[in-house]
Amino acid sequence: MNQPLLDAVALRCERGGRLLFDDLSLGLAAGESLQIGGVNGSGKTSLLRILAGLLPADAGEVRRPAAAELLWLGHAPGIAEGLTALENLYSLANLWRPTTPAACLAALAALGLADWADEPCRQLSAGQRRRVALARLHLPAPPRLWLLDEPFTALDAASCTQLEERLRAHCAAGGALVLTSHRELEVLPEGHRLLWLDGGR
Ligand SMILES: Nc1ncnc2c1ncn2[C@@H]1O[C@H](COP(=O)(O)OP(=O)(O)OP(=O)(O)O)[C@@H](O)[C@H]1O
Repeated sequence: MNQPLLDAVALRCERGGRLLFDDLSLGLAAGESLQIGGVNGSGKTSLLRILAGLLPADAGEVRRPAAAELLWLGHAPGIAEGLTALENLYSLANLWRPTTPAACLAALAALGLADWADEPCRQLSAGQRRRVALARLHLPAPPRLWLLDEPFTALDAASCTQLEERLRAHCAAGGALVLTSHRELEVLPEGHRLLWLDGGR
């Protein structure tokens, strides 16, 4: 049996007096991916934050095996404007594992950002900042479980395709991921599932 990396049982979430979801259970094993869809305000980000342990559920439980390190990518790219692209990636990457500047530079180069590595991020476009944040996905030995909130935001078509390919490769290598997105993925990882949030139903 595939190793479970995430197990959520009977989750309930109310925000601002509205029920977003109730009795929601899901599991994710190595190699699997789950896309959370739904209209604006349906609770996609809330669910992802609960799965990441960043927001308490009103009921239910989220279990992650201790060995399953987590990579969180929020809706905003979380980039410090005063730091360079390389400094940003280096500090983000070292949150979960000691990483070298050379590895960070190679990850930036993989996303076409080599020439921007030493530029302060305030001088980068929205899409370039997003790519700096996404460069974490291209570092060696990343965490096995990825939780990604609208990772395609601000990306051009080629960057979207590259990200889809990276997601598929991660799952093929035994990782797992949950992402929120309005996008219909073209390069589906094997075992990809869609969860549609629909007003607490
Ligand atoms: N900090 C908060 N306090 C109270 N209510 C909140 C808070 N954050 C979000 N909400 C409410 O929770 C609901 C779900 O928000 P959430 O961000 O999870 O939706 P979403 O599906 O990710 O939306 P979008 O597609 O617009 O990103 C919304 O009605 C929103 O107003």
